[in-house]
This record gives sequence, structure tokens and C-alpha cells, in this order.
Amino acid sequence: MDAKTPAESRTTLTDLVLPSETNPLNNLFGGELLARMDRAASIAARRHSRRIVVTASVNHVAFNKAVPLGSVVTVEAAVSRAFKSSMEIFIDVWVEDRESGQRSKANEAIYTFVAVDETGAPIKVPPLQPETDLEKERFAAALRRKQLSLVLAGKLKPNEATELKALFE
Ligand SMILES: CC(=O)SCCNC(=O)CCNC(=O)[C@H](O)C(C)(C)COP(=O)(O)OP(=O)(O)OC[C@H]1O[C@@H](n2cnc3c(N)ncnc32)[C@H](O)[C@@H]1OP(=O)(O)O
Repeated sequence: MDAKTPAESRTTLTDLVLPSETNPLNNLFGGELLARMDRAASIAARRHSRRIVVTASVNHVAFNKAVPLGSVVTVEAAVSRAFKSSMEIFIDVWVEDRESGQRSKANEAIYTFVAVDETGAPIKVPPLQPETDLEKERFAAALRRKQLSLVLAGKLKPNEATELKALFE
């Protein structure tokens, strides 16, 4: 299978924050943002694999800044590393200033998607070839994050998490 670049899966969703999507402080609900990120990430995983994809885990979410009612929010997702059937997707969330139009980073998240066949069984995906420095940095750390996610899910013994152990040696 030929390698693909993160640019080939990059997915951008831009939408407003409406009153029905906010909490009593008039900021975007965390769950609404999670859903928007899941949608963008699933499209990125599908573009990379050209397969049916399912969310396997949400590895990391940082709600760093509240997103006020009426904001224009852009969710940008791209595959940061592909393994056998799983893909790590990095998601950056930006909010646009109404007057200047300048975007500032509000949140980020890392999801894992798995490509599956029609019966739901995991299936192989193309490798990822990172291009920019940021893409290379995210690619390099992805195996460590995969091992941590598997350890937390009880699917990998801590003493088999070689990349994690290497951090402490
Ligand atoms: C429940 C819900 O409705 S959530 C919403 C939508 N999501 C879903 O429906 C997914 C439901 N879950 C599933 O279908 C299955 O658990 C799957 C397909 C995600 C994984 O199936 P498994 O039987 O665990 O398959 P398997 O052990 O072969 O793992 C497949 C890949 O997923 C990876 N994986 C599985 N769980 C995790 C996890 N928690 N974190 C990171 N990677 C994971 C494995 O490392 C493996 O990756 P690789 O092939 O690239 O090495």
C-alpha cells in the first residue's frame, strides 16, 4: 500500500456556536465540541483509509479555553500516524475573532480510529508519511500514546509498553 501524507486526510469543519449548544455560562458544551471533533476525525480517517472507520478511543482532550456563544469555530483534523488497522488523528480547534478575523487555538484532542470491513473486523490501512516538522513530531510520539492508551484500556501489559518504559530509562 502506498503511503499517504497528513495533507491528504486533512479535514476542516467550520461552524457557529448556537444557543442550543451552550452551557449556563453561554459557552460551548464540552460534549458538543467532542461530537464536532469526532465527525472531523472520522472524515480524516476515512480519507486516509478509504474504509469504514470507527472511533476506538479518545486518547486526549484539553479544553483549554471556553468558546463563547456566537463564535465561529474551526475544527481541523488529520491523521498523525497509521499503524496496522488503527490511525491516530490529531485535532486542533480554532476560534475566529469577529473583528480582526484572526484565529486563536482554543482546544486540541487526539482520537484513535480503526478501519474495519463490512463485518466490523479490523483491516489494514496505508502507512503515513509526515512532511512538516510538526507532522514529524506528532508522528514520532504517536507510538508512545498508542501504548499508553492500550495500557489504560487493559489491552497491553505495562511491562510490554516498550516506548513508555524507555521514557524512564
Ligand atoms: C461503543 C460505541 O458505540 S463508540 C462509537 C463508535 N465506535 C465503535 O462502535 C467502536 C466499537 N469498538 C470496536 O468495534 C472494536 O473494539 C475495535 C474495532 C475498535 C477494535 O477491535 P479489537 O477487537 O480490539 O481489535 P484489535 O485488538 O485487533 O485492535 C485493532 C486495532 O485497534 C487498536 N486499538 C484497540 N483499542 C484501542 C485503544 N483503546 N486505544 C488505541 N488503540 C486501540 C489496536 O491497537 C489495533 O491497532 P493496530 O491494528 O493498528 O495495531
